[in-house]
Parts: sequence; structure tokens; C-alpha cells
Amino acid sequence: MKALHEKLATLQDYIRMLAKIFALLWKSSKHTLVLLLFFNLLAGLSLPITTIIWKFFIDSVVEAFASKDLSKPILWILIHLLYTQFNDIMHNLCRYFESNQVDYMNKHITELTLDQIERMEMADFDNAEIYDCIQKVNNESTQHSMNLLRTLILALQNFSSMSGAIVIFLNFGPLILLISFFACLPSLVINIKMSSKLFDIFTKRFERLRFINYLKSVVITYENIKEVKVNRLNSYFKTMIINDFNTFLNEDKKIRKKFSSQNSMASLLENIVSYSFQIYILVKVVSRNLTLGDLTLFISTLSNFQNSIQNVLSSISSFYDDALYIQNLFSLLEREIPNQEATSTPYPADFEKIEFQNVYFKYPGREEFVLKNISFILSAKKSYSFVGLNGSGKTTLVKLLLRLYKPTSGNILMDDININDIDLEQYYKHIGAVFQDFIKYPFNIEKNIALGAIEDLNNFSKVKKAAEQSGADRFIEELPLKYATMLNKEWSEATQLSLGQWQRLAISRAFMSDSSILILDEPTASLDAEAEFELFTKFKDLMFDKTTILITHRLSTIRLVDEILVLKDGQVLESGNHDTLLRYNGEYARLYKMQSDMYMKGELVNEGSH
Ligand SMILES: Nc1ncnc2c1ncn2[C@@H]1O[C@H](COP(=O)(O)OP(=O)(O)OP(=O)(O)O)[C@@H](O)[C@H]1O
Repeated sequence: MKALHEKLATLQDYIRMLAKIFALLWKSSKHTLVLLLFFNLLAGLSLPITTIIWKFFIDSVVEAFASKDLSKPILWILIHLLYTQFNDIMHNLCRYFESNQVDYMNKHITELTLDQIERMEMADFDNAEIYDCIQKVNNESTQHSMNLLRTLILALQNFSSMSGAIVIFLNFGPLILLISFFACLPSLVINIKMSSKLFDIFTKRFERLRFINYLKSVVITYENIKEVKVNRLNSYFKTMIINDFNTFLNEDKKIRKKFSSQNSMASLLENIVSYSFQIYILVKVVSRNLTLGDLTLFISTLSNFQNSIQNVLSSISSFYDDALYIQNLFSLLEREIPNQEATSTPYPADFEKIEFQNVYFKYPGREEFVLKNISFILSAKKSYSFVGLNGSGKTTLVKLLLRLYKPTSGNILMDDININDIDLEQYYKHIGAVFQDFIKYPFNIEKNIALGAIEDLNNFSKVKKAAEQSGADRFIEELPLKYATMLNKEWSEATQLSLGQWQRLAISRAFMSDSSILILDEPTASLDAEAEFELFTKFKDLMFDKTTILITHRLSTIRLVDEILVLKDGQVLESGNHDTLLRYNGEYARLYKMQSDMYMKGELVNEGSH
């Protein structure tokens, strides 16, 4: 991805970017955009039209001094009143359509982003640059789309005002406006330079800003408060954050100071030009025998013209600020995602075995192989466990089976069918998984369980049964609102569950699914050893017709499975059932002995990891 200043190096780049933004606005809501542009163009004309009305009013007042007839000035006041009223209505309409357009744009961007994210593969999320981009777009979408629209509207209104001014000056001396425009150019250059400098700094410090925001969120997140307090980290983090703010502030102040003195020089030039022209206008009005109204008309129009230029300048610099976000948005939306190969092979519901054949795998962007020459067979309707030290590749094996990644080489077959050829929708319908880092959905208990089978979202009796099977029903029944209880502290009237209770809900989701393969990747780490053993015994009975894969570090539970695969450094070291592996007296026997010794000594309270 190119840096923004490289991408927006030329005027053409700006125009291309503007065209893309316009297309985005157009697709968000054509109808609202047309009305919004129309009313803003009209609103932009209000300044020149009001100035013209005042010209006629002043002329009529001068006439009234001689004729003593006030009807004309009163008529002009009435016209002004009507026009002001019309203007107010128009401005309200502008605000109405602007707010609607912001909402439509937000909705459209959210929809496009979510569509794109749905099409992206797991490997895309491993790419730090893409991941970063998604986070930025997600966090800043609302604010920036609003800013952007305002900037464009402001620019449009001012262009409209400037065109009105040009029409007024057409017969009087359009050169005056042209020279005034050139007098504003130094300001334009200074503003663009300042914005680009601030923008460069902002880009450079973006990483650090994200770090600070992350640190702030560490301090304010409910789950973290206890650790932060106990370790007395509040003031340490606060100092870190404030120090960074001070550094940024000083850097910004230096730049602003430099440019504000340059800006004063530029304003001096503008003022000299402006006041010279006011004198010129005065001389010309008198020499041509024009009216007092004409004098006010031209002087006010000149001043309005210069203000409009200033406003357009500030639009350009705020556009520059918002461009980083827009750049991220477009690079995310324009990212080419190769169409998934059509995988239409039906899921082999009555498969007999799953076979890993010489599977090698390395993560995208990584050099080293995480899995090396893995070959084994899982028979249908049997239970298996992957065992090994942290980082030995257990979860990676599961990710390949779940088709979140494809093997770098080698095949994974269900009978003779490569799993990556099976229709994906059908595949996921038949495979269930619960992970250690399961999701805490922002819904009530019923829905948190029901999401295990999206087809059965409203099947309450199935939800209840799943909760009974996981043992979650015991704590649910004690809650005042039972299955209707909202979870998580963040939501009003919500209850905070313990991690073990959350895990039981996640496991209930597995009981909802009618899948024929079930993967449990350390979903029971927060349950005590006894609860895990009891749960898995139950699991085995209930899941007798499924192929199950259990990953846990508790070897006491692992005893229950039909076959154990021991992994070390991405390779299968041993396989067999508990007794065979103990007799073999290899890695498994060593780990098992170590854990049971610790149990005997009462040292292992919760052996989540080695
Ligand atoms: N997304 C990723 N990108 C790059 N490397 C990864 C990624 N996920 C895991 N790894 C690396 O792959 C190796 C195997 O990780 P994996 O999660 O499969 O181990 P594990 O056996 O499940 O470990 P644990 O018992 O700690 O859960 C580790 O060295 C890890 O650093």
C-alpha cells in the first residue's frame, strides 16, 4: 500500500479521489444527494443575492431622502424579509438532507465494509497492514464521513457564492476578482504546506496514537481494572500517556508558530490588495456616477469573494486531514479478493475417515513451517485429542481442518474427497467448534446459546436442552431473568458471568449444533479439573455419533478419548490410546507423569498450561 502523500502527489490524484468520493455518495443515496447539492448551491447564492437586495434598498433610501416617499425602501425591506425566510427554510432543508446523507453514507460504508470482510479469508486478517486498515476504517467511519461531507458542502456553497460574485463584477471589472484571487494564493500555499506537514506528522505518529488509545482502553476496561489497581499501574500509564501528549503538543505548536507568522505576512498582502481595490472601487463609482448602493454592492461582494476563497482554502486542508481515512477505506474496499474457487462437492455425510496426508503448513508471510509432514487418520464417530506443549501446532491443525487456511502442501481428505473441494456452506453446517477465545455475544443468555445453530435461533426447547447438557442450566435458573438475562457489564441491566460460566454457555452452543464433527479447542480452561472431566464424560456419551477432537492441557481428561496424537514442533511424535502411550513411555508418558506427580503433591491447582 502506498503512503498517502505518494498517492495524492498530483492534481489528477486529487481529482480521482474526489470522483471516488462522489461515487460513494451517489451510491449511498442518489435522491438525497441530488437534493442536498441543489439546496446547497442555492444556499451558496444567498450571500450575493442578499448583497444585491441591500444595494436596491440603499438606493431606494437615497431616493427617499429627495422624494420623501418611503414605499420603495419598505418594499425592499419586505423583499429582504421574504428572502431571509426563504433562506432559513433552505438552510433547514440543507441540514436535513445533510444529516440524512451522512446516515446513508455511514450505512453504505458499513455495508460495503462488512461485505468485503465476509469475503476475506482468515489469512487476510494475519496481514498486519490489512488488519490495521480494517480497524482504522471501523473506528473512524462515522466521524470522517461526516467531516468529509461537510467539507465538500462547504466548498460547494463557497464556489456558488464565488460564481455569484463573478456575475456581479462582470460589467464592473472582473479583473479585480482575478487579482484578489491571486493575492490569496500565498495563503493557499501556506495552508496546504501546513496541512501536509501536520499530516506527515500525524501519519508518523499514528502507530503511537493507536498505542496510547490502546493503553487508555486497558485502564478503563472493566476486566482489567483489578490487575491495574493491584499492580498500581494507573499513574505509570497516566504519565506515559500525558508525556506523549506533551510531545505531540510541542511538535504541533512549533509548526503552528512557524506557519502563523508566514500566514500574517500573507494576510498583509491580502489586506493591502483588498483595501487598494476598495479605494479603486470608490474612485470608479464616483467617476462613473454610480449609486451608493453600487458602492456597497461591490465592496461587500469583494469582501465576500475573499471570504469564500478563505473558506475553500480551509476546506482543502480539512479534506487533506480526512483523506487518510478515505485512503484506508478505499484501499480496503478496492482490495481484490480472488473469488473462492467454486467448491460444489457435496459433504460426505457418511464418511468413514478424515486423513491428513503429508501436510506442511506455514502462516502467510512467515518463513518457518509450523506443521511439518503431518500424516494421520481420524476414524468417523471416534474421539481424539491433540496433545503437546504450547506452540506445538495443535490449534493450527484445527484451523486447517476448519478450512480457515489451506495446507502449504499435502492434503486433508474425507474418505477420498479433499476437504477444500467440499461446498463450504455444507461443510460448516456439519462441523462445530468451540474455542478457548470464544465470543461473548452482546445478547441475552438464550441467544448466546442459540447462535450455535443459526437455523434454530427461536427453538427455545433446544436451547434449554443444550444448557442442561453443558450444565449451564444450574446457574441460569438462579438468575432472576433466567434465559432472558443480558450479559456483560457494558449493557444496561446486564449480569456479569464468571469465565467458567461463560465457557459453559460457549459449550452449550456446541450442543445446539447437529454437526457430525465437533472440535473443542481448550474451551474448558476456566473450569476446574473435576468439572472438565465430568463435562467431557457427559460429552462422550452424548456425542457418541460424532467425530470429536478435544484439545486440552489436562491429561486427566484426555484419558477418556479413543486416540491421542502427541505433537512436538509441528510434527506428530506419538499416537495411540492412553494406555498404549503410557506403555510406550515417550513424550506423553513424561507429560502425564509430570502432571500426576504435581497432583499428588497438590501443586497443580489449575494446570491451564505447561
Ligand atoms: N496467525 C499466526 N501467524 C503466524 N504464526 C502463528 C499464527 N498463529 C500461530 N502461529 C504460530 O504457530 C505456532 C503453532 O501455534 P498453535 O496456536 O497452533 O500452537 P498450539 O499447540 O495450539 O499452542 P497452545 O497450546 O499455546 O494453544 C506457534 O509458534 C505460533 O507462534
